[in-house]
Amino acid sequence: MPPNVAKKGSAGRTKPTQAKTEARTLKRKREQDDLSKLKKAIDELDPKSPDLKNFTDLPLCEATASGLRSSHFEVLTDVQRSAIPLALKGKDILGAAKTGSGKTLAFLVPVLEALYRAQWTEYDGLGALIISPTRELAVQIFEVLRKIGRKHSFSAGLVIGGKNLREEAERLGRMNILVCTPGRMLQHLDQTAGFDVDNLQILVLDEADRIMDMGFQSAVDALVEHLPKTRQTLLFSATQSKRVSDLARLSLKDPEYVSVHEEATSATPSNLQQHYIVTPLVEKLDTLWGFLRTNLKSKIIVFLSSGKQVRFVFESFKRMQPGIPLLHLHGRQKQVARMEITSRFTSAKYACLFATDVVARGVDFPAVDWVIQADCPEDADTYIHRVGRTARYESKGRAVLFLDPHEEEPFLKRLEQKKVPIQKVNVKEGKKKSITNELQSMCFKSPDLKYLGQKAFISYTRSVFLQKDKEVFKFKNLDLDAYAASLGLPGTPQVKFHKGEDVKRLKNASRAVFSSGSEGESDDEGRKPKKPEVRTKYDKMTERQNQDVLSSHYRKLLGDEDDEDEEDFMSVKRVLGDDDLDNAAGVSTEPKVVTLGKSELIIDSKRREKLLSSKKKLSKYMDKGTKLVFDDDGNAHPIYELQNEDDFKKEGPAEQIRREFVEAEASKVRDADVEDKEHAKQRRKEKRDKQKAREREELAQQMGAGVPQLEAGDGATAEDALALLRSLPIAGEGDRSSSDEEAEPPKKKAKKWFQDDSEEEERKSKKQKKSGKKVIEMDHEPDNLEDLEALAAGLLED
Ligand SMILES: Nc1ncnc2c1ncn2[C@@H]1O[C@H](COP(=O)(O)OP(=O)(O)OP(=O)(O)O)[C@@H](O)[C@H]1O
Repeated sequence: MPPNVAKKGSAGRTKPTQAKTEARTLKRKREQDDLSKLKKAIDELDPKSPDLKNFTDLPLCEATASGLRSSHFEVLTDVQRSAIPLALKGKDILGAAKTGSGKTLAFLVPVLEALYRAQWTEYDGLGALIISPTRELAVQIFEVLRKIGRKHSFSAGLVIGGKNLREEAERLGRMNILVCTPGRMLQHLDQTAGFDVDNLQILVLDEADRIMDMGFQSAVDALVEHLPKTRQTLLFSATQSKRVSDLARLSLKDPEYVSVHEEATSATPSNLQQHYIVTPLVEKLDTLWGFLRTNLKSKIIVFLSSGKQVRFVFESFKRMQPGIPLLHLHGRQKQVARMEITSRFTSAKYACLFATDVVARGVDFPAVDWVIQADCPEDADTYIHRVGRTARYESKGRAVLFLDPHEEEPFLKRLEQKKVPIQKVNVKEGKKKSITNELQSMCFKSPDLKYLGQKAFISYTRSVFLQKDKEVFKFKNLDLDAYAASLGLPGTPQVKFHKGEDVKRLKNASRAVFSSGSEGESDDEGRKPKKPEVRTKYDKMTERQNQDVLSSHYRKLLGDEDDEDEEDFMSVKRVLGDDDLDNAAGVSTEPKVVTLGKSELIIDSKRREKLLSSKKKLSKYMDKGTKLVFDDDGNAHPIYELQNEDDFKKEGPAEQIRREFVEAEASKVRDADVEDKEHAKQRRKEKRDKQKAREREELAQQMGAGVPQLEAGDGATAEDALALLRSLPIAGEGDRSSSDEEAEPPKKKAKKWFQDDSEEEERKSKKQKKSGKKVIEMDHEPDNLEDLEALAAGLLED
């Protein structure tokens, strides 16, 4: 018997149990010893020690160390060397380090270690919360966490929206670590029953300056309200601020400020080459096109100021086939599409991604060669984050900023203040090419593209207007006509400012709050302005899309893009209506709601109010009833009811019933057919007889008493008489024509009247007009309804 197989029987059962218990006790003791040693090592750790070079120099548990090893992370980066030891010692941290310098591990390693040291289990609930401003970044952090935390037994989840809230909620209770976006997390904290965060040990804010700024302010403040005060807090960003107000909002305790590159001469990675090109707004797309055409074997990100810009440039360039795969990404796309595009760009060797600032921060696309900022960023911090998508960790990268001549001087000043080294370059004359004609012809041929161009125009002008930095962004300097023409638009979309308070509010507010095209759109769950439940006429008008040109096809083409309009303060003029004037004049537009059956009718205009006085018109909005039949007992039934299956079977085989039914119906049709034919024959005969009788009568009148009466039934003679009659002008000119007829042989006269005598015709028509009568050519009396209708129609004709 092999030594490790226990004997059967009671002794056999106790022996392995005892052995197992002993082994478990031993294991637990070993773990406790390790834990004590680890805690001791952390207590003794000198966070400033120059000996800390590799991850192995840090007091980490075996699970984390092994996860790092298998992910090939060995040497500590500057920020990791400075921040991890302090974080292991339980300090609150404000970490600032250049883009691509490894901040993600600088907070993930302490998160895993904190929970490990607290011996966190699934029953302890949520231990760590990591907040990211964008879904893309949250997904990326989660992926890194999965990699380095694979040897731990903690459960981790991603809460970023785009999924069913209830499904997400069910799993939340079981999670130890959550990576989330602020809006969605707040939604759960507010709405998910039994989701407990009282035990939270550690809170992390990645891109903390962004999360603490206006766009997320209310969500973050409300979120922090739910969290326990006694916790460790780590804040990281490439552009960290030490704002006291922020620290107070997060209740940081004596935070350590870790700023490893503070003394550096530049705020951007040293392996990044930065250039700018002065290109007037109207030549921007030409310059961009020229750039793409000369860099086909590259991986490029092009940043634009709004989702509308992204869509227009992507769609128009795609049609022009530059020779490099094109992708586009913005916050209004559905989550699945965003993930798909992100992963395609990640794995692409050569591609150009047109994007909003939704991927400006934190996203770690591998091997990006170029970052092009086609639209000037809102500030120097955004510039730094955007260019940080290239030259990550130890790789090289290049960045080009497009500036309008008006933006050049003030924006360079901003960059200089932030220690950004940048050099001017010019586009080679030989590489310059105008694509305006192509754009014009494409917009002409495709209303969808033209519509996107109009939206892009409005969103760009609007973003310039809303920018806080008025020295850089001067709305007055925009040559709107030339800009519209450069997009290929046939005319300049008329833009209109909203009246009154709204304009002031928009002017004074941060761009992030109102812009959907910029970073603000990245996490829309919590901050999306709620649609009013009762939509007024004004709401509908401003929501209305350009119905002439935006086909459903385009919406399908964009696939999954939620094309809700933003809170436009400028818009195409035609979408604004009379109600604006009413609003301006202080007229209340509060709509009335009338209930009609199950539906509701909103009375928001005079036209609609009129509806209430017409039952017939209102019936259009009423529910259509269901037609019922009543049986002998007075019970109501629908017209068509399925027969009980048993009853149906009793009637015999289905096929036989079908055949009998078809035969019976066919025989009915045959009988009806014979009847119909007989009836039609009879009618024709009656008609003919009537006609003959009438002709005889007329002939008799014309011929007078000396003319022999044509005998009814004498076909040949009757035919001759008819031929004569038909050749006469049957115009009811009364006496005049009949007197003329007497002078000339009837046939000749008829010919002349039709063919030659135009004067006569004219005179006749004048007379008709005068008398208001019209001559209708009829070869017989109307003897049925159809003929009467034809006659009536003829009389009514001009
Ligand atoms: N110690 C390390 N050794 C090797 N590679 C590392 C190390 N730390 C991080 N990296 C790699 O460096 C890249 C950048 O890291 P990370 O995304 O954490 O940068 P970041 O500082 O957060 O940048 P950003 O400011 O843009 O968010 C990643 O691809 C990551 O895998």
